[in-house]
Amino acid sequence: MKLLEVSGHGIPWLLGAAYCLYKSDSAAGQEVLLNLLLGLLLDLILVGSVKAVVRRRRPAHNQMDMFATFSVDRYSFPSGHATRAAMCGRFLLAHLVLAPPVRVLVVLWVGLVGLSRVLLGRHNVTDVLFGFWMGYCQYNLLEMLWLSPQALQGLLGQLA
Ligand SMILES: CC(C)=CCC/C(C)=C/CC/C(C)=C/COP(=O)(O)O
Repeated sequence: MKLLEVSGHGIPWLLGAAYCLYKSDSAAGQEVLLNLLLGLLLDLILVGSVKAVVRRRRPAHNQMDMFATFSVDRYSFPSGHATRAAMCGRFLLAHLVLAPPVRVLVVLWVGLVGLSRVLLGRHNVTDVLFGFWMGYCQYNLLEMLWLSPQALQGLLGQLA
């Protein structure tokens, strides 16, 4: 369960995407990875905002022993792990060429991350279900905001 928690945490995803971006030598790979980073940041902002507004307490039996949390992470609605798993799961299925068994594993991982949030006592079922729905929608939003290579070049040009 703890391993599933780490696998859906924001830090490994952000570091992993940043590292792959650093190592990537193709324009297509860089485009996908930069947009994944954008999605991960968007997820942190949106989940943090909803948590700050709703302020639903985590279940009483939860022990707050998670690593690297923000202050809003004392709140449970929605599950940030569930939003991230749903969004990243859709992202991987859409942008990586994966063999069918691996695609099934991705979907299984999304479901198990959600289940582990409840079994670890971190969340109520509704936090996770809403998180899945929110992550699904966040992926749609990311597709709408998708930064094309031209937009990225313009952005980098302005920064330089
Ligand atoms: C660069 C940067 C701002 C990194 C922050 C990553 C971070 C600390 C994410 C928080 C992940 C987390 C513990 C979310 C809580 O998930 P729940 O499923 O318990 O809502």
